[in-house]
Amino acid sequence: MTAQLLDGTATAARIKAELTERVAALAARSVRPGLGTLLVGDDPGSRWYVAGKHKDCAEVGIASIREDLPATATQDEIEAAVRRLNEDPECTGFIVQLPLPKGIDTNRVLELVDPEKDADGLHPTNLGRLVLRVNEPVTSPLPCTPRGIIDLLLRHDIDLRGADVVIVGRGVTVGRSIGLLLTRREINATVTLTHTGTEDLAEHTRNADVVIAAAGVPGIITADIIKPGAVVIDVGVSRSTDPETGKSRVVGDVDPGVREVASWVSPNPGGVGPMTRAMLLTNVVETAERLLG
Ligand SMILES: Nc1nc2c(c(=O)[nH]1)N[C@@H](CN(C=O)c1ccc(C(=O)N[C@@H](CCC(=O)O)C(=O)O)cc1)CN2
Repeated sequence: MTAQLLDGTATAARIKAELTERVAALAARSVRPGLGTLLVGDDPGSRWYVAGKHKDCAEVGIASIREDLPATATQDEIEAAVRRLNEDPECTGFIVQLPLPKGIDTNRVLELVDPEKDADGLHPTNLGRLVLRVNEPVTSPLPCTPRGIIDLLLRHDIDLRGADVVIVGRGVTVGRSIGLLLTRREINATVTLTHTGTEDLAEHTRNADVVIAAAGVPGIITADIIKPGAVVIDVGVSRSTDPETGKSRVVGDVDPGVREVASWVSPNPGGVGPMTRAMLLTNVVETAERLLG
């Protein structure tokens, strides 16, 4: 068996086309969504991600607001920038690019974000709403990577109802938060969250219909621990140098051999990353739509 690919780049392009129409409909009612970014420091990766977010905004017609601070910015200066974005009427949603420099209390910064403007969907209030509202529709921003993974699966007609899903990695942006979405009543998956304290990872993954790998350990998911026909999502982002070109490249958690046993695999790059970006835009557009009631 050779797995089919869950093409995040093509799916994200379709979502952006849909969002362009929604942004035009908002413009007709005199509302323009605006994404704010707060970038602290000069890490090349973070600069590149933020530049990508603004490029995406320009593509769909969302306004861009930037707060760029030097790596020497203090906790107070960063918190003041969050307050400016909270108060800026042009900014309908914003993100704080992570990670923040060492010595900064990240949780204190994130908790200052107005939950109604939380474009990443990771504010404690918004995660709390997901915990509390299992049966009712959730109208607050959802975490982008989990939402992107589920959208990628549903848009490829992969039925998650009743599926046994094993998540590898307990980080907040993916591992801990995706279970909150997968166990909602309209999806009804059964979720197992594994982590570095799990004694026998293979025992869990071998029985899973869907494996979501977000451990950040290159190649941790190998073909011998995957059930034939399973769906495998690769969220891991590690970097290595390509021996041929000498350039830095992304290496995922999923070993290439998995494609010989799985039914569907998300490539990495080109799978979950572009979907995360598309869901950020979706959160910003939805927040602006909510402003209209
Ligand atoms: N506030 C946030 N900070 C960070 C997040 C986040 O969601 N919110 N996630 C990551 C970085 N990130 C977005 O900020 C991000 C990472 C990767 C991609 C992506 O599309 N990657 C490409 C590959 C790119 C490459 O080759 O280097 C892909 O998967 O195809 C998008 C967004 C940490 N910080």
